[in-house]
Amino acid sequence: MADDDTPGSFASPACFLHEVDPAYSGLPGPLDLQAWTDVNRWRKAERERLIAARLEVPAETRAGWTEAIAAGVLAEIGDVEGRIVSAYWPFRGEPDLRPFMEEIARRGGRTALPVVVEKGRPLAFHLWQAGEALARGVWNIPIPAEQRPCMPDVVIAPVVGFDPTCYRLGYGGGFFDRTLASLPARPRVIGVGYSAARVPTIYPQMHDIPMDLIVTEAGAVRPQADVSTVRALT
Ligand SMILES: Nc1nc2c(c(=O)[nH]1)N(C=O)[C@@H](CNc1ccc(C(=O)N[C@@H](CCC(=O)O)C(=O)O)cc1)CN2
Ligand SMILES: Nc1ncnc2c1ncn2[C@@H]1O[C@H](COP(=O)(O)OP(=O)(O)OP(=O)(O)O)[C@@H](O)[C@H]1O
Repeated sequence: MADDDTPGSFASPACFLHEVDPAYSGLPGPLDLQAWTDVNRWRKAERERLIAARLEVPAETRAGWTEAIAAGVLAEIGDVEGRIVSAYWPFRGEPDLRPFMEEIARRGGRTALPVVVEKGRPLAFHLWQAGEALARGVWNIPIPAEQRPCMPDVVIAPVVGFDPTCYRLGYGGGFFDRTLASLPARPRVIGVGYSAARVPTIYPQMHDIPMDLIVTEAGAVRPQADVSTVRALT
């Protein structure tokens, strides 16, 4: 076959993905890839900074903030009779909401803990209340010993960082984003953290799902209306 007979491209390429807008395919394109690498690097450094900063705050100070956070969340969720609220087993200086879980049970609600089933997979939620047995899960995170899967009405997600549009920075496993994307019905999702965890933006990506609100010791943060929306309304 002569050289000039060689087609420049195939009439029917095996894969059209290179012609599709990267945003449509859900995959990062070449330009996005660089941006995503930069965002990941920034997120990693920011996580370390924010976790170190909160661990430097004396435990008693954090405990005081936590009481305010628990009261704020209780006020937000209102009547919990017959509802399931998922919280978490605290680590790395997160607000300790275990007393809050007891309060939910006193008010007639049920409580649950998130369970890492496997890295890269959505979380499961299992019923658990104070006094019940725990087992060691992935990364040694305590999980309910007895498996009682449930679908929470309210999910409390601890934040490492958050921004004014209620996007959450976590520990980098992508667990809450994956979980919220996979649930058949979206629960109410409340981020909790200290106000010092606020950053101007977490550089939200396609996979990031914002919280419905974030409760800190200084009050609740709701997603601010986009500036263009405000302009359109005025
Ligand atoms: N208290 C609490 N429980 C929780 C969460 C949480 O944020 N807080 N989670 C919310 O999602 C899930 C656990 N998420 C986690 C995500 C990453 C790591 C972690 O240690 N990551 C390693 C890196 C691991 C890797 O790269 O493979 C690290 O940070 O060093 C731990 C927990 C479920 N339980
Ligand atoms: N719905 C999803 N499907 C596939 N991958 C996802 C999804 N959500 C997140 N990820 C991936 O998970 C990784 C970590 O995401 P991200 O930086 O948002 O974690 P995080 O929210 O801080 O972590 P966590 O929720 O575990 O505390 C990213 O590589 C991201 O692409």
